[in-house]
Amino acid sequence: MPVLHTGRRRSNQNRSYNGPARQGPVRHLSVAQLNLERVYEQNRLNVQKRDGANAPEPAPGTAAKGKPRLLLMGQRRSGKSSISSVVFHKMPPNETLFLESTARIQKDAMHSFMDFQVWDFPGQLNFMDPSFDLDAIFGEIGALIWVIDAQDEYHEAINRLNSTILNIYPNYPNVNVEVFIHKVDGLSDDYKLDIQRDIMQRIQDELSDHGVENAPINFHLTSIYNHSIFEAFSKVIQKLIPHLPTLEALLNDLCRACRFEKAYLFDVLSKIYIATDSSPVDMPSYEICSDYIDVIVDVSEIYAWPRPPEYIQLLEGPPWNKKLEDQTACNDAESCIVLTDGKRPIMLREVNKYLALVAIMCEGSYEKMPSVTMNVESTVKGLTEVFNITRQRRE
Ligand SMILES: Nc1nc2c(ncn2[C@@H]2O[C@H](COP(=O)(O)OP(=O)(O)OP(=O)(O)O)[C@@H](O)[C@H]2O)c(=O)[nH]1
Repeated sequence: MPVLHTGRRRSNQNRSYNGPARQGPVRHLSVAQLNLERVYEQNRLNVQKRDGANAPEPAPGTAAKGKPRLLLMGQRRSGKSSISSVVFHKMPPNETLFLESTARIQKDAMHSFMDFQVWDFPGQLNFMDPSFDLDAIFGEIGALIWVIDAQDEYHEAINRLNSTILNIYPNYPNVNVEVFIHKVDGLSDDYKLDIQRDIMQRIQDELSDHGVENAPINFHLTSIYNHSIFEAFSKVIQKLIPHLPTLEALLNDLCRACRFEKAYLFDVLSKIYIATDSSPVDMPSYEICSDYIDVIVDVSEIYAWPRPPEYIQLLEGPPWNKKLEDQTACNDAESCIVLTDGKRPIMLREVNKYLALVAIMCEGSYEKMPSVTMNVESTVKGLTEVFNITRQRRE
């Protein structure tokens, strides 16, 4: 069960461990494709320099030409480092209380089903200062995530966000701006929505006063103390996946064939879902699927420990006389349990060393397990093919 090992969580005993280093490239291109993309990108940048507003869209999956970059920006103590630590380094949320203020830009390279970078900017940094090379910061950006502390006075944060957008928009009109209205834990639902409405209004008013209409800005209510931060990151990351529609179509077909209520394709380590079927995402189903991954990771830590060679020899010896791989029906992690409420089984199937398919089945699906297993197998095969097609051939 290789994937489940990579999902190992950081514990109080072992604070430094964060799972084995993830390796492997993400997007794999032929030389011809790479050259075509380069030519396209050069042309695009030339047009962008001459006439920013009419520049063509970046090629699909542009972000993949280098490593897409997620920039975390916002005021001091708004929660940027906490977000990055909780989502990508499995830090327990209450330990973020002890994080020190970031003094310089923190660049984190993430190796997963897709390689990307997370840049955490110190709140006090004014990157509009002429000494900063804006092209180096925003040139290969996947998304600009602006974190606003909802429990604090946020007018200054909005002013800075507006001036950032106004400064970068003429040269980089395709930058996705994602506003995380953060630390909403402890706020009432009505108050959260009021704050969101107020922030959206202020940003849109200011931008349209300066002639910027329909800037691509998305808003998310987030907190590190619940799943909302993972949900928000899922939406941000999904915009960077070039073959997302194909993944969604495969999950839709699976849900239709097996009458699943909801299916998610999860990145096991971060618990970000990189694709789901087209039925609406509801928080409880996401939470239960994501918690189920934790359960399987814990179980596999207990049982899937590396056995000593003598023990393996014993298992492969008489009366079986077979290699261990040939004795098991499936080498990938697979699991299915029935939840007491509603009797809806939930299933997990490993896709590759980074990804797992988790689905909530409908009541009574247990009787149809053979056909469910067959459909899940075909879907996993399809997903693997999609990733293989976009995978760079390792020479
Ligand atoms: N209640 C609550 N507190 C949070 C949340 N996220 C972060 N915090 C707290 O906010 C404080 C500041 O968090 P940091 O992550 O250091 O903030 P930062 O934006 O990186 O700050 P600088 O490095 O100074 O730019 C910490 O005490 C965190 O525990 C959240 O979702 N809810």
